[in-house]
Amino acid sequence: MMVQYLEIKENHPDSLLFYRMGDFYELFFQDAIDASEALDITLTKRGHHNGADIPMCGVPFHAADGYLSRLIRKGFKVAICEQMENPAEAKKRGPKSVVKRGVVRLVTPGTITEDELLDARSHNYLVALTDASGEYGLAWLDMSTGDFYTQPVQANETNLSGVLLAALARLNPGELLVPERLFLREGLSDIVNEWRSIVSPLPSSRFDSENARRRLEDVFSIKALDAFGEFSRAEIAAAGSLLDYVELTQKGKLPRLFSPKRVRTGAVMEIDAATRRNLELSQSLTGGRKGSLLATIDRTVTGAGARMLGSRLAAPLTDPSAITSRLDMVSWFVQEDGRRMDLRASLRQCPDIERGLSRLTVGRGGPRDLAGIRDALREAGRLKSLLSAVSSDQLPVGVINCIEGLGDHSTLCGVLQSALQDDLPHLARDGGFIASGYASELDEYKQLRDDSRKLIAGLQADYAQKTGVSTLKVKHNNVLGYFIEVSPTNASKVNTDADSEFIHRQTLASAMRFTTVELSDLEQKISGAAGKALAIELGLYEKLVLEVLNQVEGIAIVARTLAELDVTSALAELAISERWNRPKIDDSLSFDIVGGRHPVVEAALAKTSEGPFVANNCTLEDQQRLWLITGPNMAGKSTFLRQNALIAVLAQMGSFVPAEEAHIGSVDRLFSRVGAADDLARGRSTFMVEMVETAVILNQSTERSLVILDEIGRGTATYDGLSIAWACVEHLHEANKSRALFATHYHELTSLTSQLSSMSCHSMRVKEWQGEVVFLHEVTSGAADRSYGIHVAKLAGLPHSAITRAEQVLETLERDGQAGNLAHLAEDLPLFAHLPTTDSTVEDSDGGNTMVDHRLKEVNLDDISPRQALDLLYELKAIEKEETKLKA
Ligand SMILES: Nc1ncnc2c1ncn2[C@@H]1O[C@H](COP(=O)(O)OP(=O)(O)OP(=O)(O)O)[C@@H](O)[C@H]1O
Repeated sequence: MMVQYLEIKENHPDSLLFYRMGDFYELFFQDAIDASEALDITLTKRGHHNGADIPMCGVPFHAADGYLSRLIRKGFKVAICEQMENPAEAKKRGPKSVVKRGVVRLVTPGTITEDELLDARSHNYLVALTDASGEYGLAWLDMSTGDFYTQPVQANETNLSGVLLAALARLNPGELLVPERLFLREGLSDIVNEWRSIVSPLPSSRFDSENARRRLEDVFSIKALDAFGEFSRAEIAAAGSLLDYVELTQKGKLPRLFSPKRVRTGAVMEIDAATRRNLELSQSLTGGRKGSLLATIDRTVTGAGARMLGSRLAAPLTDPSAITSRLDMVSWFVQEDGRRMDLRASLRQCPDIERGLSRLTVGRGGPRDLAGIRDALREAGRLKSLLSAVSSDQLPVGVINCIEGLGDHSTLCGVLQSALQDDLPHLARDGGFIASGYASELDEYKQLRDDSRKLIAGLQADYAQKTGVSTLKVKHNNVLGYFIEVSPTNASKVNTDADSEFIHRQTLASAMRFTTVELSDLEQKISGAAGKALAIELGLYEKLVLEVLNQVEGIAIVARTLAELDVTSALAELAISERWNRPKIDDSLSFDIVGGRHPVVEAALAKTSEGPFVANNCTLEDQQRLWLITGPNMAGKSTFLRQNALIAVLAQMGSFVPAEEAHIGSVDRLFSRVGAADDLARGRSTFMVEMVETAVILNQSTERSLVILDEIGRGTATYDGLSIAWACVEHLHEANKSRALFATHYHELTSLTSQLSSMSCHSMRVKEWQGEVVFLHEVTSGAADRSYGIHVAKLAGLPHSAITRAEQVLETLERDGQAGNLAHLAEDLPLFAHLPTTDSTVEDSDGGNTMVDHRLKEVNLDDISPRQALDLLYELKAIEKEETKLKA
């Protein structure tokens, strides 16, 4: 057996080999060590190899999915090796023959189809990247849904890595295939590093574009690939490598795939990886979906709808007519309250058939997948009547297309409806899924089986009476089949003389077991009938699957149409519940937002008592293409910047937007430089990350782009930062000419308005009231006079002494001007000069001048709540600690 194992393992060196032995998958050698660690299961040993123990661990076959999903999530690939015959067949070849085994499938992160291993609400893309004739190309497919796309990569030496990283960030691959030769290419090291955990390097021969072309033509049964549009050699090579890899992992079985569609360069709004991350489009900065824009806007009711919404948000369109057509659909559903509600109620009944269909095509489906298709086709029929009831001249084109996409599958639906029972097993091999009345022969066998079971149940009473043992039971197990059981004390009452019908079978400490000829006859009848019934059921199952697969293209289009109806009606639902409005998108260079809001911050505020979100306008055109925004910390600058970027993304994905009005000239690329984080993994400091991101913007943004820049230059010395920020504003204004929002604390920049004709200054309003600063979160024209940074520091809980000191330093700086006197500042204001001397601080003899006393004197105990009193106590304790430190 070990010889067989080692032979198979040699062909799958990169995968853990799940070697089937009876009811277990067993792993040996290093595989066992790795898997036991990853799964936290016991590592044991079995036999010897070259004089050493062989490490071993195992997982039960029926629970393998759970273990598989954990291994895949941890980045392993698994080769599933099954027994290809039963032990009896092997024995026929000789007593020592080993059962034939073979790998039936490779489970890799990008090629899984099981619901248990996949996230229902997001796509799992297998992506290939390669080059040919000096150009790069990408292709990707979702094996579980059949989506298949390619994209040319238009980049030069300098921006290649950025362009590829942006595309990959959009796709968020489950697995990335690259030829070995690219793996080592210098310009691509960023990509390899970023996606290392999911990259599968493959021999370069698997990316041959001519072979790939033939494979594609073959698989899609077309004479020439041109039938699907124009593709570059690199795209063809990438697409072909995907087919090749899927066949390799599925051992020759290819799932149903849509024909490859090309995503034209410029067809989608380009959003680089940093911007995507910073704007928290699909993931929050902490990593999860919660708190992201996607989670906030998702009102879909099906998995397929959620996946389509995610894809649309990741890739907003640029073509105004395509966007308008999506918006027309949303508008229609906004108006049609009743139909929208009916539609969504119906969609809620629709199972995820995209994935079920894919499982059926690769032979991993089951009766529940057939039932899923039955239910979805039934709902599709209902939806079709619902939508067709409206005269077509009142319907937007998108909805008319959907009606067509829903097709007519009533015959197949009827067949599945009459064939399948209500309560279904997971696997066909368990039987029991064909409804009574569907196949008369099957019904007869089932009747026979059930009658015999009833007879057996009757026998128990019979035998109890004959033996006088009222506790006698007829039971069943897999080893003995049916048997009669009595307790040892009653055993003597069961007559086993030669002429008696009872035959002894087994003696246990707790029971004696017997059988009778009658009982074995009945058992044989039952198992014979059950076996025949199962064979018939399996035959019918195959037929039903074939019927489904004969219409696979049409059903796949139904699935996609249902997803589209879900996304569109969900966006309409969102627009109504959140009071969003339809944006106007065209080819102009406008960016005019009236009453814009940040959807995620607004949703978060709604859950607190911190008052409503304050809406703000933003007009980036003509004399004010670039807005310079100053204002205090915490006043809402970052929120304002982000909300405008999000409104552009939402509008171009075809959604209504959180604004009263929005007119946007289609944005080709969205750039942002917000937030700050070290990228220590790549050896970049915070400031370096900031500069790399800024460089991308100044090098690549155009007048069609939208740029948001938050506090450029804050990560370095004041004057360096100011100079960089200054130069960036000028460059954006003069060279890039992009529509831009630039938030800064360098109030000096406001003086640029006199030079830059298309720049205008704006600030966040605050009100000072009884010595406190109130943030109004309102954007108003004109520059801010102060930053109120110290006020925010106080809110954040900096010690009193530090706050007082900061106020003194600020006053001096403001009074004397920053430039000349910095060097003298330390001398003029010695460290902690404002504090009382050590002696008087702690041991004031006239009893009452310590800081604790000062603070206590300020407080009127009758004015504060118990909670405030507790806070005060903590504060006093902290002051006291600080004083003790000073004294020391
Ligand atoms: N328009 C608004 N309406 C209501 N609350 C808002 C609004 N904008 C921002 N806020 C609240 O103010 C907080 C601070 O906002 P934000 O981070 O945008 O300020 P900022 O000016 O960028 O601050 P800093 O300069 O310190 O980075 C937000 O977390 C939010 O709770």
